[in-house]
Amino acid sequence: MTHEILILYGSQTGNSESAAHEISSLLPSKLPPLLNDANCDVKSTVMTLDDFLEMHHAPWTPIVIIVCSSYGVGHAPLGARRFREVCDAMLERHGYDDRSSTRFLEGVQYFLLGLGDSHYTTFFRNPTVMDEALSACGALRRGALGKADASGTGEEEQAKVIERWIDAMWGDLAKVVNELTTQSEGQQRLQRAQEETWKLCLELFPDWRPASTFALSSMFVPAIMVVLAILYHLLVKI
Ligand SMILES: Cc1cc2nc3c(=O)[nH]c(=O)nc-3n(C[C@H](O)[C@H](O)[C@H](O)COP(=O)(O)O)c2cc1C
Repeated sequence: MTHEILILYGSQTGNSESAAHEISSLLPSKLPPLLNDANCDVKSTVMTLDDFLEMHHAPWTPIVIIVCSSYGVGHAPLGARRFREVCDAMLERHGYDDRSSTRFLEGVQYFLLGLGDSHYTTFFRNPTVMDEALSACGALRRGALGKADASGTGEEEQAKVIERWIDAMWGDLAKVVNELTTQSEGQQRLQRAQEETWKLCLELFPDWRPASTFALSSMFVPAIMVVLAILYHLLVKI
């Protein structure tokens, strides 16, 4: 069995991005020895949070690792702006509402490593909003919320906090992967999570298209070209 794990990041100056790639490069050596099933294979894909939303066909996975900083005045950094808009909308509509219909992200489990700088009054605002929005909609955070402060010193230096968080994550991640192998209803829940998120994207972003439309439109141009080529061929023969 192969487990796909998405590693998603938003990063203005590259710190979160390099942490995301580090997690991905360590994954094949760190995770398999901790899994119950020796034949279990793990694969990861790294992309920005916005690419995940905008590459509508990106496959959803039950485990997501998110690494993201704060930028501007508690805003999202590059690669996470649309994702943050989706999070704001989730909180506005579903925050603190416990009805099961609003918990459409049930079945999604996430790890979150946030980066920020405590010199800012809006310290850690963006990762906090993401964490609150995802859990308000039913996603389950696993492991500790990573809080890597660019102004941290000594043992709290940002790079050290990032390394410690990554080191501590493998055990929790293995636990989640081991649990998943015994669950079967996961696929249905993931599909619902994806569909409801797409509905939100359609409302929020006028240029956004769901996967089927995207696939159709991307097939439309080549199909027209093939028809034109056949017509041209026929006309030349006449
Ligand atoms: C212009 C600017 C604005 C920032 N705004 C915030 C902020 O509002 N809150 C916060 O916690 N950190 C803020 N930071 C700090 C960054 O989040 C921190 O430097 C982080 O390590 C950057 O990670 P990245 O390279 O992945 O974007 C800001 C940094 C800069 C340069």
